[in-house]
Amino acid sequence: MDGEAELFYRQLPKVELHAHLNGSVSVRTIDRLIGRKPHLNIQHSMTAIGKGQRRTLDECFQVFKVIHQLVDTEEDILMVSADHVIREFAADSVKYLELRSTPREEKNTGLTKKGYIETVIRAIQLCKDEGLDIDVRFLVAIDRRNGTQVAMETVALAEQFLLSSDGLVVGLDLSGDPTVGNGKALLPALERAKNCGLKMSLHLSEVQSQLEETDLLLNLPPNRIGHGTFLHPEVGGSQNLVDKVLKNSIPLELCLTSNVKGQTVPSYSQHHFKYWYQLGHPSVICTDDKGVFSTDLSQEYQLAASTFGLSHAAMWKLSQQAIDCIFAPETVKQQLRQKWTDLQPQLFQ
Ligand SMILES: CNc1ncnc2c1ncn2[C@@H]1O[C@H](COP(=O)(O)O)[C@@H](O)[C@H]1O
Ligand SMILES: [Zn+2]
Repeated sequence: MDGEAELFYRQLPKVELHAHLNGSVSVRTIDRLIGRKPHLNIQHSMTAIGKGQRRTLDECFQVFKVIHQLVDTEEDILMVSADHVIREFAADSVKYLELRSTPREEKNTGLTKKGYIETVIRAIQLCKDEGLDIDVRFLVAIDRRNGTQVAMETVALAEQFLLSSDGLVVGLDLSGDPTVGNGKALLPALERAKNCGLKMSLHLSEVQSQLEETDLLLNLPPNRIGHGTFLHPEVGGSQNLVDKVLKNSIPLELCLTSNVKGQTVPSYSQHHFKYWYQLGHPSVICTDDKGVFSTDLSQEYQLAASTFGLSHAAMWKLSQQAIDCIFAPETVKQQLRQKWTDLQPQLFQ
């Protein structure tokens, strides 16, 4: 869509549950970063996929490498998170945000994984202290490419912060190039995460032919699924997988533009949102990487509505039901439900 969403969607209070920090860096922020590091010789065309453009998933992962070069100090992470990403989501009427990011170590700048997580937490705390109208939580991400050992270390770190971050770290994400690495090898780490009370959102069936891995990971079961593009039989998944998702009522995080621009879904109208929505299954519209895919959550809501012919009232319900799927505790859900109730008359006057 690459434009401005209509006022209704911009004002609609929203919940964002699937946003990778470094994929959410907007053009404006990239400008700032390029200004700080001109020697890297990075152009905008290398960090975002514009209107009508598509890339292979593999090319999308090259983009993250470029952004990682631009964001490689604690100062960068703080600026990107506090001054830009969180603020942009808040300006888009996102009232609750779960940010996820892969802790990175950078030998050149002295960045450590622990320092990485601490910095994101500091950014969230800064926005909170400022009174920004958005509740932000953090999911520590495991990059599936890095294998068993790193996954285990990441879980240990996440566990530490689950206990010490004043409720800001709520869980774990499993992401990274889905065509690389093996989910089975990560099971012990994920089981440990589950046992220590970390909530889990797993990128699952993002590409075709991962039936065995998906089946194994669904047995955990995860608390939410990212994408789940190839779960259902019509696209090479299976009824068995669908039944597992339905039986455990595992919400799906669905990212329309990301899937179309990354070419795992051929067109908006063929997006699996339709399949799950028609089943009445909890489906949450998300952005994935609003910077890389040049979108925002308002546009994604509007896109879903226009593609599938859904009314404002239906979209309101969808945004409200997303509250049920958040990882923060019940008290937070109640506060959010109250916020939605308070805002409703304004939107439907
Ligand atoms: C497009 N679909 C996707 N599928 C799988 N993983 C993805 C992704 N989009 C982003 N990431 C994951 O998020 C990282 C960037 O943010 P952070 O550095 O962690 O903040 C990527 O390197 C990848 O591991
Ligand atoms: Zn993702």
